[in-house]
Amino acid sequence: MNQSKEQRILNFVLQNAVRGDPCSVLDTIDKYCSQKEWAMNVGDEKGLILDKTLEEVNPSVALELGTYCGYSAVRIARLLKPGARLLTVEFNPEFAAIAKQMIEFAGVQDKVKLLEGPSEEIIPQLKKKYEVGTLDFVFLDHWKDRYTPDTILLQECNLLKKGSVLLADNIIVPGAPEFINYIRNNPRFQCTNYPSHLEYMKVVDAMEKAVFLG
Ligand SMILES: Nc1ncnc2c1ncn2[C@@H]1O[C@H](/C=C/CNC(=O)c2cc([N+](=O)[O-])cc(O)c2O)[C@@H](O)[C@H]1O
Ligand SMILES: [Mg+2]
Repeated sequence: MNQSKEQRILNFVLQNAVRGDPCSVLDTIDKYCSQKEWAMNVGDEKGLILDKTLEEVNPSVALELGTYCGYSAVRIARLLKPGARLLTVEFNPEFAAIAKQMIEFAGVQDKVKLLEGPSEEIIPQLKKKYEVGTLDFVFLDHWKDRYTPDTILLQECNLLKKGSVLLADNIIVPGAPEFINYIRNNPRFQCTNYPSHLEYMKVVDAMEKAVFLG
């Protein structure tokens, strides 16, 4: 049975990147996905916006929704201060298995906890089962129609505090219109838009930052 694209990406990393070096893992994925097979990693251009936001927030506890192959989990984890942790949620078992290997190869496994299951089930478990108090940073990059319900769920579960930062990928492509409508019209969030381009393409995309005002 032939391999999946995600398995091919992982194999290319295992054969070409430097074990324990997160930057080489990111560069290798970007090389493969720009030259061989496109894949929905946040990529190097929007990745810089993610980096800058993380450096601003310097989170102790970060959450990612939609691990996929683990590119942004590695990208986030490489910037976390000692003792800080990333919880990343993925409900596709094949992608979760690939991401786990990607995270371990990059050497960031001590900072990352991969939670397998749907975000709508995992989010309500974060406080009790995963000992989360509140979240300093949330990266939304899963199905775009889940951005709004999961943002509401995060508030209902008291996981956001004054200053918590949400960063959402793909505001233009594939687009998250109902999320933009929700978050920009919600007085409890201060929003900033960051124009960019779709990963590995000349297509316009954007990220949206939303700071929870408490
Ligand atoms: N509720 C949930 N709980 C847990 N995991 C979940 C989930 N919903 C989706 N996922 C996982 O998150 C990833 C989906 C990403 C959707 N991105 C996209 O569809 C996407 C598409 C393009 N594009 O088409 O150009 C570009 C991009 O940057 C994109 O992120 C997949 O790994 C999927 O299994
Ligand atoms: Mg995305």
